[in-house]
Amino acid sequence: MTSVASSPNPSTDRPAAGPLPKAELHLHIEGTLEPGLAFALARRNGVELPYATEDELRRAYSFADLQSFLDLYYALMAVLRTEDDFADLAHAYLARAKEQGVRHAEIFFDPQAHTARGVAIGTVIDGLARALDAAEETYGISTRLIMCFLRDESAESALATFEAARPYLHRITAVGLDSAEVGHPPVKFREVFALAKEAGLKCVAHAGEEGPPAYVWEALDVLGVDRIDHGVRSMEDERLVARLVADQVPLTVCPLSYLRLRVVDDLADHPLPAMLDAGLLVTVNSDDPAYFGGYADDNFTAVRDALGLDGATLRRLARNSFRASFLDEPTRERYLKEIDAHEAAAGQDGAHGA
Ligand code: HPA
Ligand SMILES: [Zn+2]
Repeated sequence: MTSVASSPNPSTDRPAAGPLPKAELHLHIEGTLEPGLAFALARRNGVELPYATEDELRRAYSFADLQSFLDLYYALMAVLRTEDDFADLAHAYLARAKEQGVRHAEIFFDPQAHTARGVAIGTVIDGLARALDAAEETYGISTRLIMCFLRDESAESALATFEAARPYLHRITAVGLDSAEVGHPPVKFREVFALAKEAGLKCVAHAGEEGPPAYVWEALDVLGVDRIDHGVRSMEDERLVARLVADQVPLTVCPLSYLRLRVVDDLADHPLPAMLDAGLLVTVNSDDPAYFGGYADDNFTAVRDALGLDGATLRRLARNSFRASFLDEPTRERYLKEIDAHEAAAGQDGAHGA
């Protein structure tokens, strides 16, 4: 991928602009485990995978719904055992993210999915932090960590996880809520989110992915979240849309995830344009890119092609990503200026990607 002003664009004789600078705000680090790395880590750790080859594993990436994806997502985590494994996983993601124009990444991890297998929470956080500490210098990407609680586990388990993470809270910017949504409303986690707030952390939650708009209301009013992850089903509730617009609550939408989890059969049916028209602060993200067929810029390209979004709309989505981030104001402004520079370098509406 070219960088700004690095090589001429034959169609315009202007410098090629490369992918739009963007922030990735909805990215599960465990969902970046590519088959090649899964097999390499399995060999390194003596873990037997129930697939003979990378191709055979890739063929298993055909999902009917969220649960069928989660089953494979948790099973493959068996290869993640040591601090080095978590560092290698994060390095692999950051290298790909750089190629996709990601300038800032707020990264989810699922500690309970590892502690349940006997991997200490410190192993997970120290491994990830080692890669993230090098991210700015090695990849030019600023990062934050978001610790998610698995909502299909108990409230007590979330509380125990938060207490186990206390020595590492200086590494963590926010807490989140993920995994199987339906039947596990946000209110179940009222207590642990209150503790996180007391400790000065930001709060986000998956809501309105498969669950109803009522879960989005609860995430806002009971948990007091700063962002909603997915939130697409909010569109079923006019009053909720009005609230999200009035408060400019960011929604981290993941188009390829929606397609691969069969919420829509065709990306052309994705409600992203209606969400933008409604005035929602929408961002585009990759969720679990190794499983859903694309990283950050792949998602931008997919919605551009399927929904006919023009360059101005893509830049609006990229600007939203920085506005919705937990960055400090000067850094946010610096990144927003990079989008202005990208627009000037692209020099034409619709120029996007390499
Ligand atoms: O898309 C998701 N939804 C809920 N939980 C998850 N955990 C990883 N990815 C997801
Ligand atoms: Zn997610």
